[in-house]
Amino acid sequence: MDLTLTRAQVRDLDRRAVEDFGMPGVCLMENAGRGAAELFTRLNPDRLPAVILCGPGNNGGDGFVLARHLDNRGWPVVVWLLRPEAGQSFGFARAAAAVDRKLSPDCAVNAEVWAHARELKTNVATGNAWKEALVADVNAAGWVIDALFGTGLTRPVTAPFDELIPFVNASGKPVLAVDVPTGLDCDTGEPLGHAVRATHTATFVAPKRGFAAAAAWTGVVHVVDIGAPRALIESLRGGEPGASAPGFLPR
Ligand SMILES: NC(=O)C1=CN([C@@H]2O[C@H](COP(=O)(O)OP(=O)(O)OC[C@H]3O[C@@H](n4cnc5c(N)ncnc54)[C@H](O)[C@@H]3O)[C@@H](O)[C@H]2O)[C@H](O)CC1
Ligand SMILES: [K+]
Repeated sequence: MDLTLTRAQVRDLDRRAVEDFGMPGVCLMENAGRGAAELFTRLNPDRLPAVILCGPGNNGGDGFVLARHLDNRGWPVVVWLLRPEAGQSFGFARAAAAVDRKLSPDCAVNAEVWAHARELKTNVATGNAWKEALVADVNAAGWVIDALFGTGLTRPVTAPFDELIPFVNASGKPVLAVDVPTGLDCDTGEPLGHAVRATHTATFVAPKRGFAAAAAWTGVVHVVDIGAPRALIESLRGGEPGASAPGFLPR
């Protein structure tokens, strides 16, 4: 049977990649974002402009890597960092002024690289002016890339995502979801609250357990290899290292 992954297995894979195999999370993130960028260049050969919406966790970090690789290849991108209006802080600070302590460490690394290289638009500023700017960017775009939340989401999104997601869904733009459409419970395939309706989903390592029941949210699912050691992935499957593993190879 082809491999599918639960939220717990993804967490385990992340942890063991670092602790047991010595592979830093930021390397997995680089492969994830680069792989998703390669997919996107095939989905959008006409180079229509894309708005990339990045959240504060590692899903957002993938979005910043993706943005960098698209930009390097000449694809036009506009990048937004959206942070919760209240609540969670990851307690980690980076040097760039545009990036603050409310980001996961690996997201902060890649947000900082992007902020040094190109414009980073955010909702950090007070007031609602950013909303108008974001709406204009999405309306002018050919695609939206959803890197807001992935497998880490376990509760309904709060502001500003509860407003942003219905807007993206109503925009009529094709959407590429990074790993998981934001707002979808990756284990059950049910929306946790508001959820992005994607046209395509670039999912990492293997489809998530809930995807079988969630085609209306995921659109076409593409599996992207993130370079995690084969022995590690095989151990999630419960098989022997070296056995064939069609579920995680890139298509
Ligand atoms: N092994 C892999 O497959 C890899 C996956 N990568 C990517 O990492 C995400 C998972 O990242 P994580 O940091 O665990 O979680 P999320 O980014 O999905 O969510 C962040 C975190 O934030 C909470 N939260 C903050 N604000 C809100 C809010 N307003 N409403 C609701 N929730 C909020 C949320 O609950 C989460 O805890 C995975 O999907 C992949 O994209 C790695 O990049 C590579 C390895
Ligand atoms: K996402």
